[in-house]
Amino acid sequence: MGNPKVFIDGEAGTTGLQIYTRLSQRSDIDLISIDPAHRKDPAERAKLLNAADVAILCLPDAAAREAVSWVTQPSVKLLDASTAHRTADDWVYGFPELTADQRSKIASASRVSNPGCYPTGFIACLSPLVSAGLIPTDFPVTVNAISGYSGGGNKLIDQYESFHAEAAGTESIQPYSPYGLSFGHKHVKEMQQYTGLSHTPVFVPAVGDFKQGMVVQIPLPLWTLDSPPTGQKIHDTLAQHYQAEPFVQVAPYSEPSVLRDGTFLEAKTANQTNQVQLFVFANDESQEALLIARLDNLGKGASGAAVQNLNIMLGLPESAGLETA
Ligand SMILES: NC(=O)C1=CN([C@@H]2O[C@H](COP(=O)(O)OP(=O)(O)OC[C@H]3O[C@@H](n4cnc5c(N)ncnc54)[C@H](OP(=O)(O)O)[C@@H]3O)[C@@H](O)[C@H]2O)C=CC1
Ligand SMILES: CC(=O)N[C@@H](CCC(=O)OP(=O)(O)O)C(=O)O
Repeated sequence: MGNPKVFIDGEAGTTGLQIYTRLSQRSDIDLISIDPAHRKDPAERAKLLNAADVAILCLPDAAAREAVSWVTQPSVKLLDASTAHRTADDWVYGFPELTADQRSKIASASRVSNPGCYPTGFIACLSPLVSAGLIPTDFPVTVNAISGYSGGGNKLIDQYESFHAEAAGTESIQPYSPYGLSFGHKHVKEMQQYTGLSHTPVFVPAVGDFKQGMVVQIPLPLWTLDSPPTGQKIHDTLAQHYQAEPFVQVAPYSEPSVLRDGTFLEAKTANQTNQVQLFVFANDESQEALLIARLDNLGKGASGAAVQNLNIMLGLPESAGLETA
């Protein structure tokens, strides 16, 4: 038996290209590539989708749905990086660290959805705490986050790069811009579903004037609870849950040395890795806490997670092609 064949539909996009780069260096996978002149040709894409062992969809949602409808070969497994199937019942959510049996569900699935970048940080922080009963399911959760502009794909990258060209030598670049201000961002359903919350969180994303990197912050007003957990308890619950996980790190509790100058939590420190780094800061006297996840939106937030899921789906070593910390 030869190597498994993998086709990336959307190979020229931001996520597709990063997956391609990671996989092209591997000798245990054969990549099937589309002729760039035909990259949007339905017949050519359908042919390659059905010729793969696993096809990875790195497309806008509508194009991903269409691609799925073209797969007629039952042996083809699909891994979708878009939002299209993340909350669908007949797809398995590709966050292996979610629960003890999620990895084996991914391994045996023929349809796997790759998590969103912001939801990866959010779910990593909150899901174990809700499962352990430390945060009640009806807690009114808010989440503030900032992403590098590559989170918006090629269009936002081009937009920021033209801002940079126009603004050269002036002060006119906007460093921090909240968006999604009409609510109902495409990620909130996914955030709710995989944490078990009874309501969607209030999600305030922002884009920053840096290409890559992401920080997801969840403030917890613990004084609203009858028996608030201590910061240490929150930390230890997360540390225990992720103890054996190579791609989720829980930083030491309220540790200033993880901050620049003991003060600033930087957004880009996890870049070029498949790591999501979790931080717990708390004050037991005032009964408030802050959970923070830091990740590379294009790493564990997209292409790194896709390679990790692909490895699991193909029965290859999970860390193949990925650096562990
Ligand atoms: N960027 C990020 O941080 C993350 C992105 N994702 C998800 O990954 C998916 C891809 O996003 P991203 O890589 O950022 O976006 P990009 O816009 O950078 O890439 C999308 C690619 O798909 C191509 N494409 C669009 N429509 C079709 C079509 N009908 N047939 C074939 N190719 C098509 C685009 O070509 P063209 O540009 O010519 O239209 C482009 O090359 C999205 O669903 C996004 O939600 C997931 C996690 C994080
Ligand atoms: C900065 C920016 O625009 N970010 C995108 C999120 C990235 C993305 O496309 O979402 P997935 O991670 O689910 O694929 C947004 O808010 O729509």
